[in-house]
Amino acid sequence: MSNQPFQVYLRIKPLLESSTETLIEDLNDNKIVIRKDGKNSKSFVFDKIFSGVQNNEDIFDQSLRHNLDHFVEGYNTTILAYGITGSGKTHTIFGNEKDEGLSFKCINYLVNRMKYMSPEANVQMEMSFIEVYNETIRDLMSDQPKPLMIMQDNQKGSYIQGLQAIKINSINDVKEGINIANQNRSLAQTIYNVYSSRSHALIQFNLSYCFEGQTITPKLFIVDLAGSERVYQDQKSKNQQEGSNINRSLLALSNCLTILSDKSKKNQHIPYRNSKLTRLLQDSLGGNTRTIMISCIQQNKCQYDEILNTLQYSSRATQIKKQVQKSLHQQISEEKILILPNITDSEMSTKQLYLTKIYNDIYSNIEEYHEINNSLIEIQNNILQNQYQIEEIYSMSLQNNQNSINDDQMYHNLMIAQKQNQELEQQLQNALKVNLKQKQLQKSLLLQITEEQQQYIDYWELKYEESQKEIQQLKQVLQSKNDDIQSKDSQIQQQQLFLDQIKTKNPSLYTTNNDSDCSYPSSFASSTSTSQIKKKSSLTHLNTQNTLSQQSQLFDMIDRPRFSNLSHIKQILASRERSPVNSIFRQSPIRSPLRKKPSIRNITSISKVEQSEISQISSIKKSRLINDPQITTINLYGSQYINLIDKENIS
Ligand SMILES: Nc1ncnc2c1ncn2[C@@H]1O[C@H](COP(=O)(O)OP(=O)(O)OP(=O)(O)O)[C@@H](O)[C@H]1O
Repeated sequence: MSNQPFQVYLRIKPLLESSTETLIEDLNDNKIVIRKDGKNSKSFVFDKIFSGVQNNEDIFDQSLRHNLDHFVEGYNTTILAYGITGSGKTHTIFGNEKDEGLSFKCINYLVNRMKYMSPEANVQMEMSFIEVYNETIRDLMSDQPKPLMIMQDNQKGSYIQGLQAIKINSINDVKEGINIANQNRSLAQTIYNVYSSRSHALIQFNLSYCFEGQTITPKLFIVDLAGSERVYQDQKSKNQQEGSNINRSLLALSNCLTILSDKSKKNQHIPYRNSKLTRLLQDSLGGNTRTIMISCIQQNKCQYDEILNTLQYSSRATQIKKQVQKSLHQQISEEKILILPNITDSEMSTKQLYLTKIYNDIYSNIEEYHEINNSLIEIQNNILQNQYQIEEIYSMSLQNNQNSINDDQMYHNLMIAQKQNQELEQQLQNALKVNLKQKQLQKSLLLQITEEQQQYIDYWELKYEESQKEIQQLKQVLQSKNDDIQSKDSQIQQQQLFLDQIKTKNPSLYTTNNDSDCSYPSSFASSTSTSQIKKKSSLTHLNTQNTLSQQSQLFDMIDRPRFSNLSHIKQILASRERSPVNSIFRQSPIRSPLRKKPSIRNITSISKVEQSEISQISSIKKSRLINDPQITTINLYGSQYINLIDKENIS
């Protein structure tokens, strides 16, 4: 027992003549193998296969009963009988005196279920019966079967305008309704020369009840389809396929089934609107409906090709996958409410969905518009035909002027034809009104979409402006940084120049010409902080007896970024060998330039040469240097080293 939303069952008609040969090679509960002489065996799998021995009761029990329980819970349900002429579709749906058909069994079951529902549920069930023939929908419950149109409504969804429905309280109401429909069907057949194998019969049951504050409104369609062999015939002859309306519906149905069942065509448009039948069954095939397809086949070898076609189509339908939800009355209105908040990135996907929905709405409206136009042409043709009929009757009545009985009959026919003409004209007027409404709706939808797109454009324009501003600001920052770099470069050049000048004037103050530290005065060498550099350089300059203005100028220059950037100095000197002196005195890892010239910086030379220099330092500096210098010496590798440590900077 399958519980899938799309179930396909196979019913095999028993061989009624014992002389005929069966094409079934193998058969079990859900697999059938058929074979024709000279051809390979072909096997097909279905949800369940009913062989010739099982009757309608068995089929109802095993394929429909559980689905009807779902229907009562609120799921739209459609039962389709599919197959070639004479395969047993009508027998399955309507049955006979000995074997009651599935439609009666379903209603019987539902009516019994209704009895057990509480009065508060306010259960109501209605039944309609329509026929689709040659792309015309006729209401078989009406005394005067006339063409009807499918309309679209925001609240109701798609519906058949002017379709009559009878209330059902008992199974007798159903039997009576179906009798009326069958009588009207046979009347229509005589008038329009329809054969059952070329028309589709659809019974629609609308159930409605209240449950937990919600109105549940599921629909049940029971469909006896026209003989499917027409499809294959039409497919064989392309001219016929395009031009003929004999069974455009079935061709459209098989096209829809093909797309729905093909995973690779998942996003492809499904042409439900290509026929009245597929439009009516749109929800049953791909939409929010549980669908039970009962494919009927004969088993005569002589019908191999047609049976094979039915099996292929039906087994393809087993591939249809869909999800269904309960049919609540509020669902339609909820779907319509789509608010447009301000656009943000995270909401883009919602926007895309909304746009897709609008496009789909427009698409379906355009299709509907064409459909209404086709209906208009159809009605106009009917009016014309009636006009001819009236003229014909009138000319005949003139010819048979003498015959009063004929006259009366002719007059009567004339009146009927005129009345029909008037009704058709009325329908034409209505259709024109609907057409106009559709046009207006399309226009408003197009305006809506333009508005939506404008919002997107505005949003991105705003974003663009903001980005432009940001770029501008960044450019300005970049420019100022470049200017800064340029000014610092020029300062460095000036410093370099100035230091070169000093170096040229006082070469003795610099440790060595080969050392890359030559640009620094010797007393800088073991200092790492800017202030140390500053102070020691001042000492050096005092030693060279420069003027005070020159000293201050030098202070200014040395205080410039090149020297203030400690990491820059470290970077230049990092690769150098770590001075043992510095290691010991825990100073910066700068190799002391003194090492290169131990003779200049040994303790003896300090006492002799530098002592006199120190004596020339201004009184403040002097006191600081004399009273509070820390002069430390160390003997390493046979040389005396001196290191001047300024306490202020060490702390
Ligand atoms: N399972 C069955 N057991 C016995 N008789 C059957 C069975 N199926 C069909 N028949 C008989 O076969 C004949 C043709 O069946 P039916 O009218 O149901 O075919 P159909 O597919 O509806 O054809 P059409 O498309 O012309 O309406 C009928 O006389 C019917 O009683």
